[in-house]
Amino acid sequence: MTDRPVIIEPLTAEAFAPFGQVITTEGAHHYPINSGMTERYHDLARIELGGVHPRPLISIFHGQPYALPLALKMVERHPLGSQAFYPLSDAPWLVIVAEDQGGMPTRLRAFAPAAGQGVNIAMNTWHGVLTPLERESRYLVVDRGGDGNNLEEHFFETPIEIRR
Ligand SMILES: NC(=O)N[C@@H](O)C(=O)O
Ligand code: NI
Repeated sequence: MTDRPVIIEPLTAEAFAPFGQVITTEGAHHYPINSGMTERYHDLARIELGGVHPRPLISIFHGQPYALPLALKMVERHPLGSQAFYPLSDAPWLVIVAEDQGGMPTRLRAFAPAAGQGVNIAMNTWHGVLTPLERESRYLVVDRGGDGNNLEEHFFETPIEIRR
């Protein structure tokens, strides 16, 4: 794990592809429904539900803001399912993820979603917890419920700086 600061980068589908999907209407397959009164942006991310008696959960996270530069103390992952976050406001936030090598987080990436972007973090992908910036904000979260432990945490020996 590096001790160099992690520089925040824009969120793009390509850059995020190793970690999951970007949830956005941009470039999405869409079609009119309800006699043309509604446009459906269809099937935007791959929800993964593993383990025993899995079921999808819909929750709302009301997050407190973090200051930058951020001293990241830990990352976590959900071995039994994906976890999607879609913002319910236009507050800035960060999506922090890490590559994995032999079950340990390695290279960290910090993404700044643009307005209208959410993420679906793929099953068993290391990530920082929800990280709003500047002000409290709410996010619709779709993740996995069911039997078994769906949370694995990794604490760094020394915090890792994340900054613009
Ligand atoms: N633990 C929990 O529900 N939230 C975290 O998984 C997170 O990614 O914020
Ligand atoms: Ni999580």
